[in-house]
This record gives sequence, C-alpha cells and structure tokens, in this order.
Amino acid sequence: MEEFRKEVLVSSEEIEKKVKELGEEITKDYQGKELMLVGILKGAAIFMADLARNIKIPVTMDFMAVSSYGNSTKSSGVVRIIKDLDSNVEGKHILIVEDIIDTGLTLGYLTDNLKKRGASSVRICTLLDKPERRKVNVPVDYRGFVIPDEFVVGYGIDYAEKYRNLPDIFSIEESCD
Ligand SMILES: O=P(O)(O)OC[C@H]1O[C@H](OP(=O)(O)OP(=O)(O)O)[C@H](O)[C@@H]1O
Ligand code: HPA
Ligand SMILES: [Mg+2]
Repeated sequence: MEEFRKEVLVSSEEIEKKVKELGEEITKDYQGKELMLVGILKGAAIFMADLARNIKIPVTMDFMAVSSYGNSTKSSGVVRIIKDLDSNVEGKHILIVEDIIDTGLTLGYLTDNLKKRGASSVRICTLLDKPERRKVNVPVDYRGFVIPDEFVVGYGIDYAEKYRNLPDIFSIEESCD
C-alpha cells in the first residue's frame, strides 16, 4: 500500500463482534421465514461468508455482481449487472448483503430491481454506511458501522481490485510525497 497513507478505521476484532450481533438480530427477525441472502460481489463476499455463519436459521444464498466504480474511487453513476442471480426470488424474503453504501446508487437500483421480480420483502444489510455521500435515499435495515467520508479498503473492499484480503478496514489517502 505504498502509494497511500493508510489508517485502521475498523479492526478485525470490531468487525467480528459486529457481525455476530447482526447475525443474532437477523436470526430473531426471520424466525419461521424463508430467507434468501443475496450477496453483492465482489465487495460483500467476505462479509457474506462471515454473516451467513452467524445466522442460525436455514438460509439460501445467491450472488449478484453489479459494478459502478470500475477502477476508480468515484462512482460512474451507471449501474451495470455483470452477474445475475441463479434463482427466482418470487415469494422469497430477500436480504441484500453489502459491504458498503456510499452514494446509494448501487442499492437503489438493486432494491427496485428485486422488488419488481416479485420478492415478498427486500431488506438491506450493510457492514459500512457512509451517509455523507448519499445521492439516492435507501432504507438500511441492518447496519454495521457508520463511517466518515473517506475511501476505504479491506475485508472484501477494494481499490482497483487490490486490498480485499486485508482483515481490517483501512481508510486510504493518496500521499503527498
Ligand atoms: O453506494 P454506491 O456509491 O453505489 O457504492 C457502493 C458499491 O460500490 C462498491 O462496489 P463496486 O462497484 O466497486 O464493485 P466491487 O464490489 O466488485 O468492488 C461496493 O461494494 C458497493 O457495491
Ligand atoms: O470507500 C469505498 N471504497 C471502495 N469501494 C467503494 N465503493 C463505494 N465506496 C467505496
Ligand atoms: Mg469496488
């Protein structure tokens, strides 16, 4: 990460504790319901894997890939489906699992899209929420951490496809030297 100044924003220990709490809350709320977790690739892959193991009711899991950032730190504003779900969501309770909500463009598009397919309910679980940057208002049902307006990497989240494997979440800033 030599091209950046970096700082731990959320440690792996804090993440682990929060993911457990979110899992407990989701377990309680979806008792007796058929829950389908929809992870948004690639950023949410690591969060999805940890969260799913902290949910103690049977769930199904599917994934979508939607990209608006490409290799940039700025959203292009155009949401593109790269990989669609394998399964039908009609009549299912969907919980979208995201790593981060920034402008809200990705999730605004996705919630509309899944509701139109006839899901019984569509809720959102995000590990990180950066509310200062919101352009589209999306209702967040389960939220891990509210973070300041800083570009972050780690625990699945990338900059130009790098740093997803870092166990902690870092904020990064281009260094001046
Ligand atoms: O609220 P927004 O401004 O739309 O930003 C949030 C989205 O951007 C990132 O995905 P990205 O498009 O970078 O794909 P990736 O998950 O493969 O990194 C992130 O994982 C969210 O899906
Ligand atoms: O802060 C961020 N980091 C990486 N990807 C992102 N996509 C939206 N916001 C971010
Ligand atoms: Mg990305």
